[in-house]
Amino acid sequence: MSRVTNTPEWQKLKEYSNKLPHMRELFATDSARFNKMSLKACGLFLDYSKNRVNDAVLSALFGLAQQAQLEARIKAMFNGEIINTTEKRAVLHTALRAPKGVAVGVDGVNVVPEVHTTLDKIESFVASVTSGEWRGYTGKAITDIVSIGIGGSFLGPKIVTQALRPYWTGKLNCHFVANVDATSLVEKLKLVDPETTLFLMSSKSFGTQETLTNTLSARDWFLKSGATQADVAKHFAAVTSNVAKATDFGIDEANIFPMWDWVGGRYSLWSAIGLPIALMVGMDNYRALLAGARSMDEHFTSAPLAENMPVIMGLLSVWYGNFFNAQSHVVLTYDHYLRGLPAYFQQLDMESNGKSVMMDGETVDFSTGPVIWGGEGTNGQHAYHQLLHQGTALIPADFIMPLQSHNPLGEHHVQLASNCFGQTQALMQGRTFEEALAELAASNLSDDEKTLIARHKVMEGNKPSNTLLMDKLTPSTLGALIALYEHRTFVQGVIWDINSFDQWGVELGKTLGNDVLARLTADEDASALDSSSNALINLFRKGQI
Ligand SMILES: O=P(O)(O)OC[C@H]1O[C@](O)(CO)[C@@H](O)[C@@H]1O
Repeated sequence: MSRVTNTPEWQKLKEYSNKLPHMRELFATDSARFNKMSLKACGLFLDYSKNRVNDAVLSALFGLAQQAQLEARIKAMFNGEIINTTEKRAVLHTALRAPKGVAVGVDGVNVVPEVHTTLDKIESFVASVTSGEWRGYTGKAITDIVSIGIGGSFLGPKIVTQALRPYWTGKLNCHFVANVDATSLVEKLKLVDPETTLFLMSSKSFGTQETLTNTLSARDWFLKSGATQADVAKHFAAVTSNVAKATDFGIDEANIFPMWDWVGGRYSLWSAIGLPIALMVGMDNYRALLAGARSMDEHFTSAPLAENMPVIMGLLSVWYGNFFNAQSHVVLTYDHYLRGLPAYFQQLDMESNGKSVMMDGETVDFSTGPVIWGGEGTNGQHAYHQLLHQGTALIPADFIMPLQSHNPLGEHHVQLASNCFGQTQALMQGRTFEEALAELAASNLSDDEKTLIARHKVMEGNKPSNTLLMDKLTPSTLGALIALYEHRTFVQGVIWDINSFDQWGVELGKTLGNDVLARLTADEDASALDSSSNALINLFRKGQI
């Protein structure tokens, strides 16, 4: 057994997991359950009472956190210690939202001043572009931004820009290009005018194949439209930690925004990677987003474990993954503006905790990151909720909903809320055979038919869910919500003693992809590869099956 599983707390939790009463009983025997298992922080409200926990389980979970020295690990991260040990880097996306007066050191250098210098540079860039002061090569103001990036250099800006649609200033249109599939770029270029378009190339490494290829093609398109190489500086800007490569590419150094190696890609929307957000919602709202995340940072670093929202959510995920073998976790956003959030949390969590080796290189003897998936409610109720209710898999769910809509219209919001709350109730209480039979009593089915149908209508229930509410979806509550999930992800990584901040698993695919590319472009013989890869390459060469 590993040092993670070979602890009294772990063994205690294993014992508890087999003895817990059904949640129906837990609610029936404790009228104060909701009050005890709900809390408010940073404009968010968390109801975690519909979980398979009681006081003893929660206490053992907090014991697990103490055993893992969670509080010390939180301090180490916020203080800029080298916790990403395989890349020898600090992990300081939290420094990106630190106020000016706060000092955070990396290798003895306070990084906060440079963070704010960059924020000021972003602010003047946003003002220049949105005011019309920034002119294209034919003297026209910019109307469209095309953001080119992938992974953390794409999903954060895209999802947050989408979520904050009510806050768009209306000055610009924004388009996102990520996939190397030319369709992704070509379809966007059909929508824009080269004379009034600004391309924003976002790549921390300035070495990601998809982003480089898309940017080169965008530049070709721009030059073919009649512009010259000298005009590139007026229509291309970059966000990168590799300034030399960006200037070699032809981007004016004045239009290059820095990134730092202590910011992981999937944690980077708070850096200049978030430029598309600021361009669309304005700098005040972008700063409010940062401030919301900062409030969650302060909560995370100061609240006692038992009143700490990211800690509670992270521990509950460990509880289901490691003691009930839950292989996935679903995020259900009951708000159309938040429809992209599950995909963002998927990248955040799965690229962080999809690991199988602990910090010291020992292979884990327990499950780590679950599959994160989800979508918007109520749509999911007509797609996959059937499996959540009556499938064989245990899939813990997070329901996220603002109490007030940006678009109050008739009965819409009250119906959305009743669906959201009704789903969490149904998942928890289920439907017994007796209840199902009683529902069929008045039907004209035979007794045997009633018994059979009742069997099919039984729902086990006892399916756990968290409900996260906010008054309204604003830059501040969105910032707090995203930071909550960042820290929830970190909590799990600490319990499992894994490195949540590297991503070696994505390197092999890139390397082999480049090898296949070389064979395809050089028409090289691929027979040395496995028969499948060899045959697929040959089929691609033929262009037909
Ligand atoms: O910003 P870059 O360096 O182009 O990398 C893009 C993405 O690729 C990854 O390195 C691997 O998916 C992500 O972590 C990152 O967000």
